[in-house]
Amino acid sequence: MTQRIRQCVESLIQQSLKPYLDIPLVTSDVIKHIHLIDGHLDIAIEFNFPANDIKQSLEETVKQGLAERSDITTLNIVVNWTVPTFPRLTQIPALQQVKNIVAVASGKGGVGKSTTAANLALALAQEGAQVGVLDADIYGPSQGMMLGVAEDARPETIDDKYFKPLIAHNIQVMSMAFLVTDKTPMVWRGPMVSGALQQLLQQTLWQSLDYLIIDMPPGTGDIQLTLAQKVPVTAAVMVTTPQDIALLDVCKGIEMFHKVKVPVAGVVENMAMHVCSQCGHEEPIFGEGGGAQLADEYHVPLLGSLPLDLKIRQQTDSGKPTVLAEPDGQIAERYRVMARNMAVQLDKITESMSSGPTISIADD
Ligand SMILES: Nc1ncnc2c1ncn2[C@@H]1O[C@H](COP(=O)(O)OP(=O)(O)OP(=O)(O)O)[C@@H](O)[C@H]1O
Repeated sequence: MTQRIRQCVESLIQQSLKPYLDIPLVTSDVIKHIHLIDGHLDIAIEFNFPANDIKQSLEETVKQGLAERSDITTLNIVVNWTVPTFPRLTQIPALQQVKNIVAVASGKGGVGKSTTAANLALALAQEGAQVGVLDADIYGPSQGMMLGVAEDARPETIDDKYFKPLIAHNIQVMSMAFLVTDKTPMVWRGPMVSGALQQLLQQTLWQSLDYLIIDMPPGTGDIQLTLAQKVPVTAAVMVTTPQDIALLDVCKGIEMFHKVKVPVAGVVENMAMHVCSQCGHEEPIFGEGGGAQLADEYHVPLLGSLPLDLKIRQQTDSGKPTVLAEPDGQIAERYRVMARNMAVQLDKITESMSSGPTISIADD
């Protein structure tokens, strides 16, 4: 009997997850226990990604789905989530207060990497995770501005050695831009960049982070390679626009991360479709399907596809990214689905890393 109820709960979970997630989950893995004793059904479900939104709707869906069953008189369902520290292939020591580091990178500049990183961080935080952002884009640090940090805000120093990250919209933020002023411009050279960023990463007092999102400098040169080699990154997310040239550059990015044993969690296609603010007409002005094709070629999922929309620019550039400015809108939902896809994918890629090759011997 419990077996039949279990199957029913599994399909209710599938049904409930559909609007929230594109990447399929093995539902049997998330059911921690399911017991039916004397008509009382006890169910415990646990996700390994932040799932506050899912939690509420899933509890409702399961309760409604089982309401008609005569063999269940009372039902207790608990849906929880905890983000674990996912394994890495590299031997770089982990940061004590940071469970997982996700590098948001792009093959070339101006594709919307920082916008994606800011909305990704906010979407994860909205789902309940503890999130930090490190702006490593030293050539055009924009996270402070995008996350609405006051221009003159400076991190507090502790013992002349550590920085307390600034807090913006419930996110811990650190950027080289907080430490220099317009009057002290810096001429960055490769070794300086990676040295300074490593220091910034290690000397910031991050507090119990589930995810630290690093907004990487654009491109795939020596600086990016050194960063990827020296920072304990769990996975990378590649942001691209659908033009051929941007896609070509993103291939180089994926290959770079492969070279330094950092798995790529997926690709985000930005400015995929232009939606006319006057008539709503949709036009793929930078081409169509490029992100999906690329994801297919490199066997990485397409985590999300965002439109080219004036509102995204206006909201993000004024310090209140779309996920915050219009949380109930379609675009914010796209960002949240992208964030959940990424979070689920961290488990999938690290699982496939640890499984290794298997040998099977067939019977004749
Ligand atoms: N989907 C979008 N629709 C409209 N405008 C966007 C979109 N994504 C990003 N933008 C805007 O495009 C500009 C560049 O975006 P962003 O700074 O995120 O790009 P980037 O790839 O990080 O650039 P850089 O190479 O300078 O680091 C910003 O003004 C941003 O608001």
